[in-house]
Formats: sequence, structure tokens, C-alpha cells
Amino acid sequence: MSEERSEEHPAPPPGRAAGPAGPTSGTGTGTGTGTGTDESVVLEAEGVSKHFPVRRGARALLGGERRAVHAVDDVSLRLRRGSVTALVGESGSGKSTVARLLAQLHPATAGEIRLDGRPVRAGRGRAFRAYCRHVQLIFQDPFASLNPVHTVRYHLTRALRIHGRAGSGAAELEKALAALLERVQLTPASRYLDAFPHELSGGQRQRVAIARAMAADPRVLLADEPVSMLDVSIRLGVLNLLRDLKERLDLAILYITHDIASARYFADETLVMYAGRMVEGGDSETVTQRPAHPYTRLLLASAPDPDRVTGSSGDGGTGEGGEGGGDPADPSASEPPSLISPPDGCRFHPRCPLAMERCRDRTPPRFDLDGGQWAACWLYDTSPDVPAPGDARTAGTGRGAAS
Ligand SMILES: Nc1ncnc2c1ncn2[C@@H]1O[C@H](COP(=O)(O)OP(=O)(O)OP(=O)(O)O)[C@@H](O)[C@H]1O
Repeated sequence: MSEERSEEHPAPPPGRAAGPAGPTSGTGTGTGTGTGTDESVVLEAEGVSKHFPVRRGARALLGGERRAVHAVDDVSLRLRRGSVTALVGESGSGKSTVARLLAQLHPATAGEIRLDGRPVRAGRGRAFRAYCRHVQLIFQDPFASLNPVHTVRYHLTRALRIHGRAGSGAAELEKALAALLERVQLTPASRYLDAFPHELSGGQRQRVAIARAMAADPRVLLADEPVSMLDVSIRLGVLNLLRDLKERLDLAILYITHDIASARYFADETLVMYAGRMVEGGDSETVTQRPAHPYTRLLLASAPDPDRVTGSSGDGGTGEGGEGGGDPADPSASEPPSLISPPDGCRFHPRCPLAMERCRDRTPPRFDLDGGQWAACWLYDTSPDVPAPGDARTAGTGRGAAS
């Protein structure tokens, strides 16, 4: 602990907090919940939630209890043409569920997903295929996503045919296949077309999976941990490929990762998720170098970055431990909450070294900060409705919010 907090409602530094972000107050980085008048926005989610019902035991059935996993709650985001948006958070925070909602693989419990400003409810069959022409999803395990008994040629031909891009005749198909492999830098195509997945390296397999997604000529690519199963030495090559596709094809990419350091390198914008909710967003450099939300700070503290300029290493010091116990400055040392009965108020409050009384029962809205950054954290509330003395649960436990 380096500095006593003498008041329960620490004032953010000048110019940082700009009050709550209302439902239509988009941020400079487009991670707010605006109305889609911005033409660069291709795909957006507004107020989207997904609750998975928990199978009920006999006792619960008799008691009429209805329980659900609150995997995603009130999530809003915008994916823009020619831009990578990273979605970072610990395991189980709801990142994959967001991707699956955007891919229309799950129906949303609440909220709306819009493609080009129009609400989508893709359903199945032809409507779903039409949606997939625009929005493609790739997974972390390329070995599992490719059928081991089929060649690269089979996988890519099938995808081209499904999306009506196989041309007419063998020569056109061959040309389309070669173009796809060239796009993912697997050349000469003849070397890869008749290979089976097990004959390729992990990086090559992921490139084939990306080529298959590109067969649809999509405008949005949802990449769920695309490099986490690859050797560290080849991760950069695959991320560089995705960046190249973004630039050359003007793709909107959602990059899901638990590695916030890679978000800084690869993503234009970064969104941070905790226990089913978005807690912070902004341009990647700002979010990773000047994190505003205590959770983002703790996440960064567990992924040291020598370039980081501001103190962000969970400097809350001696606050109370989280529900799971352990060192509150280390997110890996305490457990995220149960999503079946998540904590009231801010879901991070049981682990937060800077938690105040109202964090326990009032869900913080998004507060706009400088330069398009925002944080869903009461520390940034500059409204005159300051809490009564005694609001702080952990007064004197750390620095102000945005040191
Ligand atoms: N089909 C499902 N049925 C029930 N619960 C689910 C289902 N899919 C996900 N969940 C639950 O929703 C929560 C969020 O899961 P999700 O996979 O979206 O998190 P994540 O951040 O992507 O985690 P990871 O990085 O480990 O993949 C978890 O508690 C998970 O168990």
C-alpha cells in the first residue's frame, strides 16, 4: 500500500471521469452502446444476456426453484470494419458465450444483436446460412474443428460450395482453392490441398481453419482463443495473418483471449469481461497501459508487462480478501463468483481491494473516461450523489481509482 485513502469516494484524476455513459452515449472507441449511426459498425450487441437453465433436481422441482447460469448479462459491444476488438477475461467469464451469441449459435435470453443496424434472429436452415456468409467463427482447437478423415481440399471445397463460391467447373474451383490457401499464406497450394489434418502442424491447421472461414467471404470473424493451443513460437505468425486479413479485407474481428498482453499487441480496442459482465473498454493501448477498473488492474498484474508506465499492479494492498480467500492483488489467488447466484451489485466486489459499501448492492453503470475509455465502476462516479460517510468498506486500503 502506498497511499492512504482518506475518503470513501476517491476523486478520479482531473479529466478522467465524465459521468455515467447513458444507453446511447457511444464512446470514442465505439465500445459504448450507441445506436448504430456509425457506418463502420458491422455487428453489434446491445444489452445482451444469456442465462442457461440449470437442470433441476427433485427437491428443487418440488420447491419450484428455477436456477440458471448467468453466463452473460447486459453485454453491449460494437465490431467495426477494419478493426480488431479484443474480449479478455478469466476462464468462465462468458467470452465464448458472447461469441456464440454473436454467431447465432445460442438464442439470447435478452437484448438485441444487429448486423448492419438491423436486428438478427437467424434461426436455422437457410436464414442461418445466410447469416454465416457475413459472420464466421473460428475456435481455439484447429484439430478438433477439422475432420481427421478429410483432406484440406475437402474442407475448403465444401465451405466454398455451401457459400456459393466454388465457381462453375473444376478449373474455377481449383482457382478458388488456391486463392484461399494463398490468403492464409499456405503456398504453394498444391503442397497442402491433399494433406490430411494430422499431416499439418498446429499453425498450419489453424490457417486451414481460417481459410475455411474465409471461404464465406465474411465481413466479421469471431476468433475464440485462436492461438492459445498453438506453440508460443508460432502464435505471432497466426496473429499477424489475422491482422493482414483485417487490413486487406477490411474485416471486423472479435479476438477472444485470456491473454491481455496479446490484446495490446494485436487489438485496436479491448473490452474486459468479469463474471458475465463487461467491466471496462477502450483503445487497447489505454486499457492495458492505464487500466481503470480494479479488475483490469488485477488481470494485468498477473500478466506483467515491462512497458507498462503507470502503477497498476493491484495496488489496493490490504483490502479484504475475496470470497475465495487468497491475495486480493492476485486474481488467480481467489475464485470468480458462482454464476448461478452471482453477487449483487458489482460482481467483482468480493475480490476488489477498493470496494465500497454501495458496490455490494448497486450495479455500476458505465462511466465514460477520457479518450473513449470507460469503466463500470463506482470509483468513477462524479455525480453529486456521493455516498454518505462510512460508505467505504476498505478505507485506507489503497490508492485512488486512477492513479
Ligand atoms: N451450454 C451451456 N450450458 C450451461 N452452462 C454453460 C453453457 N455454456 C457455457 N456455460 C457456462 O457459462 C459460463 C461462461 O462460460 P464461457 O465458456 O462463455 O466462458 P469463457 O470466458 O469463454 O471461458 P473459457 O475461457 O474457459 O472458455 C461458465 O460458467 C460456463 O460453465
